[in-house]
Amino acid sequence: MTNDEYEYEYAIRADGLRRRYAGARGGFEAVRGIDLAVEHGEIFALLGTNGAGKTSTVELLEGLAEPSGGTVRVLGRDPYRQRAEVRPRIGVMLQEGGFPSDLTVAETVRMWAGCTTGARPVGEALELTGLGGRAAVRVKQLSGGERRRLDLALALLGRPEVLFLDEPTTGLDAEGRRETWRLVRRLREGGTTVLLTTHYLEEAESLADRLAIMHGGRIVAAGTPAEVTAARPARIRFTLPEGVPAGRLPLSLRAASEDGRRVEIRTPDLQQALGELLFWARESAVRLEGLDARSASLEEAFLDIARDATDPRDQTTDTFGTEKAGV
Ligand SMILES: Nc1ncnc2c1ncn2[C@@H]1O[C@H](COP(=O)(O)OP(=O)(O)OP(=O)(O)O)[C@@H](O)[C@H]1O
Repeated sequence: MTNDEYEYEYAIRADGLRRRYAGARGGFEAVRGIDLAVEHGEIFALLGTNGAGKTSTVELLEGLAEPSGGTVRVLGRDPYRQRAEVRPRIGVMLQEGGFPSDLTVAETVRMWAGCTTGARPVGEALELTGLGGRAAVRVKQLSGGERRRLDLALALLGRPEVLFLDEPTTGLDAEGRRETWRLVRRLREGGTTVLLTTHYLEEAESLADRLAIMHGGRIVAAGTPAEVTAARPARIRFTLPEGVPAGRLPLSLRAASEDGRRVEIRTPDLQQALGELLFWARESAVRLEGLDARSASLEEAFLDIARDATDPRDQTTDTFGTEKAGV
């Protein structure tokens, strides 16, 4: 098996990827050694705190910028150096698509179709993105959400094998967001690989087969949504009756935090801890008010990461990236 064949096993593959922006004192390294392997036909979400380096990474994967270190392969090719081969096979939806706003929606799509090999019919692209009824409207008159959908229509015009979506649902209302999710799932069913960045954890949880959370230019957690949350402790909350101090709880359940009578227990084994708690409560004839037990959500996992996070600009910008993010 040659290197290219090996890398073509994955739709997208990055190894030790780095991106440094030029500037004073050696510039700023926004991407600090990222490894990614996205399978064909998978929806992969890149999450992160603001300034984590998502867009900087996606631009490298799209071939819009040259890495300062490491390698990228998209469909087995280098998207920067072999751009002519890769570009016709990928679709790119940037955070802000810039196109002439005096044209109508249909004219805009037609213009792009003219520069795209094997483009979908204009009507099909508009129907797919729910813009069928807006074909004759000038782009400048579209709402922010409709512009996002137009960006998406342009990105999928060439029936891409790999689709890059940078915050595809920012500015959409709840229904618009769900429509976009349905469309992305349909594209996956048709075999398209989708890599998206998002600020909406619900979006990643509901859409992504796998995801990676970035912070400070590194991937600090990765896996299926279930795997990423499984590594986080579950939480039990309740209020003890007056006159029952938290110190009376069994040793294994001593509260992680306690605020008067309100108690929060964090545990890696929710079933066991909850069983012990309920057994103790029955034996001690204690009523647990407002009892609430839940597994960690992706949102909690993310917030934990953000909480532990320090400002990446405060960290050393060493090229070797030896410092560890706090996760
Ligand atoms: N052209 C540039 N020159 C210098 N620094 C840059 C440049 N573009 C981005 N950065 C810095 O690189 C870091 C990562 O930015 P990037 O836009 O990739 O993050 P992001 O995760 O996409 O953020 P957001 O969620 O806010 O869009 C930030 O600290 C940003 O200020």
